[in-house]
Amino acid sequence: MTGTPLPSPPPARLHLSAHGHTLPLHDIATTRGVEQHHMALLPAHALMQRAGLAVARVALAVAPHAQTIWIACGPGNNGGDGLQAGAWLQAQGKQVLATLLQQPEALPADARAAYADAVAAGVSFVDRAPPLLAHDLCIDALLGIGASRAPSAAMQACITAMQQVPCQTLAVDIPTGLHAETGHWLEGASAAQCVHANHTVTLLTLKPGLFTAHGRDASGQVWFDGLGTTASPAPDAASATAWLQGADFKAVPRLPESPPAYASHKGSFGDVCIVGGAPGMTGAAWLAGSAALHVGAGRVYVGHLAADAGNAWAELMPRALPDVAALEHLPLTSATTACGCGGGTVIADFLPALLDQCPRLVIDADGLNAVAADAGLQALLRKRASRQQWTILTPHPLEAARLLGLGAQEVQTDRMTAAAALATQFQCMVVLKGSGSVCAAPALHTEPAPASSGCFMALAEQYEPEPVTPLPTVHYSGNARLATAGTGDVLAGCMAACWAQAHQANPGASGMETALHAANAAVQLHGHTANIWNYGTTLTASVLAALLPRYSG
Ligand SMILES: NC(=O)C1=CN([C@@H]2O[C@H](COP(=O)(O)OP(=O)(O)OC[C@H]3O[C@@H](n4cnc5c(N)ncnc54)[C@H](O)[C@@H]3O)[C@@H](O)[C@H]2O)[C@@H](O)CC1
Ligand SMILES: Nc1ncnc2c1ncn2[C@@H]1O[C@H](COP(=O)(O)OP(=O)(O)O)[C@@H](O)[C@H]1O
Ligand SMILES: [K+]
Repeated sequence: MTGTPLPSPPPARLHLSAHGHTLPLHDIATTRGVEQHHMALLPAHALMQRAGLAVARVALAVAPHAQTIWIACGPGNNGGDGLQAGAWLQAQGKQVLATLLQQPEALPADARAAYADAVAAGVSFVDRAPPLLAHDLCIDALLGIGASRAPSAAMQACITAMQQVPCQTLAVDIPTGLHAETGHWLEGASAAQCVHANHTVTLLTLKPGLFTAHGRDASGQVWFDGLGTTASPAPDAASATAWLQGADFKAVPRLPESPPAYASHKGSFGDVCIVGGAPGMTGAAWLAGSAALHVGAGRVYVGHLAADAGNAWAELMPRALPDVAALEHLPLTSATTACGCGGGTVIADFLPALLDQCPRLVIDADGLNAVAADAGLQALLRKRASRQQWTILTPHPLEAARLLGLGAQEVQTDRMTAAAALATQFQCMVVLKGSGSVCAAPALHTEPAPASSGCFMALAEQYEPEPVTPLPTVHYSGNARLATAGTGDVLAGCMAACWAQAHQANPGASGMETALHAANAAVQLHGHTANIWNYGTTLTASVLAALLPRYSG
């Protein structure tokens, strides 16, 4: 094979930072199904040959000047992908050195064939990482979706070596040590037992774990290769287990392609009320109000719980809330409300009225803590959906943990499950914040057919559709520039403003679907603003609020 040019045409590839659309994510079981289906359609070993080729192509793209390439190969088919890539790369004139953590005869059949290809191509086998230079490359083919436990000692030695090499690391399918579905470390493992790759080329499907929790840090730049599989079942929307909302916010929500109608007035863009800002935390309410203003809400009222809250923005309408009765000074029954930003413990007194009156309510921060601590508030919250009142909860992991009665670490261990559990428990939209924010919805009940006569009523009852739970969305936008105080308050205000405008534009739309749209749109606007911020300076929450683009959806 030495010197053989790589075959063309290339399989479909995707470099995710350049891609902004909503993409399907697939769990391990679905990925296995896709793999089995295509293996059955292709000649023996063909799928792994394609996988090896895909890895080799990305290796050549990201490290074109590498002379030595070290490939750490595990005992399964992930190792086989690495061996097959090694065969291709050796054929391109690279010096490929592989460490294989399995007796060749004990490898699975495809990987055994890949080993034979690697030997035939002239790949050398070594016990440990060779000396590497900065422009060389290291490939992590230790574990893929078959990872089932913390890495063994021999594997750990390779992982540690990969953490110390002076060159880039390319992970095959998923960085070893990361769980493909949750983005958390493998059970019983820690950051020290995970490869931190510069690039990951993921095969057949995009895995959710690459994009949330530790996934973004461990995976680096993600590349996708579908291995030329087009026949059904393609790794498509129908078999997706979650969505990845891409980084480019032109995808969702829509950019304001045309200016508002000339005859618009401030009532055309929805009213937002903020309720929060207890003593010592007044800034939180102003930040939420400022965000709502900048995202384009028509009128923004800030109900502040502190006696002397000042006024950060002339455009915001302050209303002092010395007691619950003062809520009558806010248009709660028509506006969209965000509550809890800097709410302190006093927000608990206001929540029964807010839960009762607000048709659209975002509950954030201390509002969530109050609900977590009070079974009565939880009961009121749960009732809202049945009364056609809609709620979005915006917990960070600790707030989510309090609501679920878990530890924050348990929430982070499986963020998608935690978000979905909260959505079901409280019949709310849930945005679990943090790296790779997760938006989860409860089951959506479609309207039953109108029942006119006895006969039709019987049919309608018989065929009433099953409630459908939308797939969770993992957000690709956003980064650690958001890890500063107050950015969560900004998100809450932004979300209320998106929701107010979405409702104003289409008041007849299903309440939960509008909530779902608003939650995703707000996370996208917020994350996008952080993505385009200059790394050199701190993105404060006030600046973030003022930079948020206008919503148009
Ligand atoms: N068969 C094929 O043709 C294809 C395979 N693919 C690759 O195959 C991978 C899945 O292969 P496998 O199912 O063999 O799984 P893996 O190769 O991910 O790992 C399974 C093997 O690792 C061992 N193992 C698991 N956890 C371990 C630990 N902590 N320490 C040491 N050993 C551990 C298991 O006992 C088993 O031998 C995918 O991630 C992908 O890279 C894909 O490229 C598609 C094509
Ligand atoms: N490392 C990160 N990557 C992506 N987003 C982040 C990161 N850190 C924080 N964020 C985002 O910033 C916001 C912080 O919210 P929160 O924790 O409630 O902060 P605060 O209470 O100070 O306002 C959330 O939207 C969260 O998703
Ligand atoms: K790997």
